[in-house]
Amino acid sequence: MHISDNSCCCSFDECKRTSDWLLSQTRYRPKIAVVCGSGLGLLAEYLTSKQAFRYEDIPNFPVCTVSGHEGRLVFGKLNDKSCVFMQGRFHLYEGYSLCKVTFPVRVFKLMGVETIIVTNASGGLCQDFKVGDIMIIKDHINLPGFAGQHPLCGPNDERFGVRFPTMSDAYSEDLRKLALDISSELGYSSFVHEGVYCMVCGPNFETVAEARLLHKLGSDTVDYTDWT
Ligand SMILES: O=P(O)(O)O[C@@H]1C[C@H](O)[C@@H](CO)O1
Ligand code: HPA
Repeated sequence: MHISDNSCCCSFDECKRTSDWLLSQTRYRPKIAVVCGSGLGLLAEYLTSKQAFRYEDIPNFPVCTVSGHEGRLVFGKLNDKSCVFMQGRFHLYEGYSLCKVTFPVRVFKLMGVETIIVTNASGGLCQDFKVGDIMIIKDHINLPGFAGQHPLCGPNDERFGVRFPTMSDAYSEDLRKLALDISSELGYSSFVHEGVYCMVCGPNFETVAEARLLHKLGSDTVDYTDWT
């Protein structure tokens, strides 16, 4: 079968249009992006000299439909480093295609971002975790990906990356170590862990049997997101 439909909403040209628009509107050239999960938008308040854009004002950008996701892209400085924060993300269960869900990540790449920090409010599966604990993701299980729901399905544009990306080191070992070292210095080790994150589609929370299964498969947390 020859797939000729290349009209994906996150084609290189579409992403470039959004990236060029943002670069024309801000003097910031961030190398670091932070995606704020549910209820975590306040993280962006740590930025100084902020410049914010509402998602609905950014060409091609999806809009947030879930509470706890404000829907703003905030540029600014953190310890003198230019950063961009997403105050709100997009989920498959909102009805967005995975192409749209991951659209901001492609835009960030075209803007020059090199490091992305994703945060989310996920469900704990590991018996040792307590509500409110923090888990640093060391690896993930992309469950919908096993069933063909994968953001990299479709024609591959090498300008974004290779057709068959390696995933054995998806989460930077250096950054994970840094996060754990700083947690230890701050005396936070009792509630900061490392673990495996499992993506599911949502929007229902898992049944008890599903949660048990995901834990047996090796997941420590479960959530509906971290495609972004
Ligand atoms: O965006 P995140 O992953 O933080 O949001 C999670 C998933 C659902 O949107 C919501 C459910 O509580 O939190
Ligand atoms: N399951 C999936 N996603 C979630 C959960 C959960 O228990 N809690 C927050 N996001």
